[in-house]
Amino acid sequence: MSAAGPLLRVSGLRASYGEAEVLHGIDLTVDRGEVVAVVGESGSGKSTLAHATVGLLPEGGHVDAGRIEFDDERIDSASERRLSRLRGAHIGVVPQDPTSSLNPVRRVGDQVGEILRLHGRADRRSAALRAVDILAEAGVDRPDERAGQYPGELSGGQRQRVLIGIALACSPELVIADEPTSALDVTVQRRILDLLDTRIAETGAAVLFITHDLGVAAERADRIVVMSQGRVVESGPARDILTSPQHPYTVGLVAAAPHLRRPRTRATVPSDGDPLLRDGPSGAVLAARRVVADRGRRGVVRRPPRTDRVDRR
Ligand SMILES: Nc1ncnc2c1ncn2[C@@H]1O[C@H](COP(=O)(O)OP(=O)(O)OP(=O)(O)O)[C@@H](O)[C@H]1O
Repeated sequence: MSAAGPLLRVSGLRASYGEAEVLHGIDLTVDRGEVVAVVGESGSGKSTLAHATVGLLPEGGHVDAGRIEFDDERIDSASERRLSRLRGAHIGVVPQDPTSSLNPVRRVGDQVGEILRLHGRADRRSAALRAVDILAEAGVDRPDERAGQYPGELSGGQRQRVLIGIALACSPELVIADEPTSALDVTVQRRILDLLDTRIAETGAAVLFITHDLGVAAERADRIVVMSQGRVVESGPARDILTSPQHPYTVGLVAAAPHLRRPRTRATVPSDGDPLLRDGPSGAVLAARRVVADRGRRGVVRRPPRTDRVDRR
């Protein structure tokens, strides 16, 4: 795989369900190591964008025009075989609903191990052992025991941890997370988002993060893409979107979240911290991000600068 250009480039994407067009020409990029949040109201087309990007539109959904390139490979015209190789190995998908996304009649450990075997990362015996490690990395409690259980024996939060483990099992370059906590209790949501942040920082993966919550986007993303009615109306660094929104729709979104308008400052600020991020993820998450940034400086994991200002419309 090559290293030129953005990791993901979506250009002029149009998609429909039946006759009804719901994406009217989307342009979007995600750089290597970058966290991009797509924000917008319900029905604006965020999930359709996420699903279309990886060839997972539900029945009746189809891409009508545009290009999708992943790591300089055109994937909108790729075969299903090629797409399923990419998904899992190079693009990890964290779905919205942890209940319907796991097979209820297969043990959790087998489902985690399967992805490793499917992508040639482990044989049957080592897959079982590695599955327990993956569950532990995803913060699943008592991972040894959980591996032998069925999804129905786990709480929603634990199931979502399993799915994050599966999405990241093969160290994908890109993770697509479609409202990964929307089906969970609010008390669990933050812990799951922190876990996702930490694992992503540890692996250096880029993320396309779908959320209707501007607060979540502000805390977690380097860049925010604002969608309304099937169009991108504005995009740019998270800080710029919050402090100087340009499009009336974004102005409305920011106004509806007044606590985001004036980032607080704290005495105990990490020297390279971003005030919006400082008030968001836990210290552990920020520490993990800094480790990745340091590794990047040493050339182990590259993380792009977070100061770009693009596509403001
Ligand atoms: N399977 C489907 N069949 C037909 N129409 C659909 C289907 N899924 C979504 N739509 C329609 O496509 C439009 C965009 O929906 P989409 O789910 O992509 O938006 P969204 O921004 O992700 O919303 P939400 O936050 O509620 O999930 C909506 O008008 C929706 O009703």
